Amino acid sequence: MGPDDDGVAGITGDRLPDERRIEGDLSESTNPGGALWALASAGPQLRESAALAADAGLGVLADEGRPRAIVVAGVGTAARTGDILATVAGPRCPVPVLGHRSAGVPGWVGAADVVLAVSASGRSPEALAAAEAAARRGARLVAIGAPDSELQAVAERARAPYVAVPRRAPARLSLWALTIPVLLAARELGLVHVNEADIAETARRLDEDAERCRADTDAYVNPAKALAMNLAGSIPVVWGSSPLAGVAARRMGDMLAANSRYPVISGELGEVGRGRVGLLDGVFGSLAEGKKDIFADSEDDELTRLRIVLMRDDGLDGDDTAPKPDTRRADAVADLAGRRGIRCDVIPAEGGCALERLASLIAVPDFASVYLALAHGLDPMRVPAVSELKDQTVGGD
Ligand SMILES: O=P(O)(O)OC[C@H]1O[C@@H](O)[C@@H](O)[C@@H](O)[C@@H]1O
Repeated sequence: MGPDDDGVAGITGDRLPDERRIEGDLSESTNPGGALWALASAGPQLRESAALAADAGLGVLADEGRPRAIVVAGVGTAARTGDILATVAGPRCPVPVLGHRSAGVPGWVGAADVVLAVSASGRSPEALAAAEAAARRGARLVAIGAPDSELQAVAERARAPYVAVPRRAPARLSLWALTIPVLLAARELGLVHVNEADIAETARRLDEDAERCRADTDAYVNPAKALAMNLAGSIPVVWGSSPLAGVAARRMGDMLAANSRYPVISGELGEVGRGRVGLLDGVFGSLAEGKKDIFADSEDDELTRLRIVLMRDDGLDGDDTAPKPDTRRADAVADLAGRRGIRCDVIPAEGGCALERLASLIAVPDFASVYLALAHGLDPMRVPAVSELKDQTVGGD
């Protein structure tokens, strides 16, 4: 059951998933340790990053008071930190929080604004150009990325605070290390309520989830292995029932695409409920499921089917800072899927603050994306298409 080593463009792996590859001793799998180890360090990453941010002099941000807007500039995982900031700041945030995913900054950015330039490697052209543009326009700047990088040099030239986040793994496995400085910069500006207890509880939850998702536990007790095998061979459709759950859903899409190489549809239920829910009635939905009966021939078994993952956030009891999520929509979608024979995994948000609730939706799917890669004999740490694209555009990682 070794991975097919006759792959195209140096890619190895099997089209069909094999659960045995993620059972018990993983030593036969492709590079099992790296990605699982990086994910298991999410809690320590978060604590370390909070300590680094505390020493980075972010306090200067507060000197000039509340900004007109806050722009989070970066791409890929770095850009997700902006989505996280927007959802943790919530709908009552007094200033706009904008993610900016292309080079430079929007034309209106000026001295009244704050720019957070984020890049795990400290060398993405988008984040570098954003930091340079912010400094040129006199905006307050904070940069977050690898130590001794080009981004650090830009920040130093601009005399802007720099949070040097150690680079021990690919960007997508460093989400928490990149996110915490973004949140703490926004806290200095009075835009988010994230206190030390919230950070400690979130880190503790990430530790506990890492323990539940350990490589040496079997699928019946390991929620990530179980989720990976539920998704195996399907087209995952990941829908979040609130803005916060929508961020987690899109993160799951990132991880399934890069680690497991699965096409994913992801988004927030309030939006997708208006049109994309039609997928349930389509070729990969009820039309595929309708074929499934006891007399089904092997051709029907081969049909690719949707698999719904519902990230369910019913909101925090007693929280009057955000509208209560519409739980009826989540119930209705689960019911619609059930009536069409489309299987659905539900992941509930847990925890007492937005950050912890987000972590509770992200941790297990992150691990599942790695187990799904391993079940196909794919190396989740090595994504040739990503590195080749970088080679052909920015000259390497
Ligand atoms: O965070 P930096 O290093 O700027 O990378 C930004 C993004 O680049 C892409 O090419 C991928 O590698 C992503 O996983 C990554 O998040």
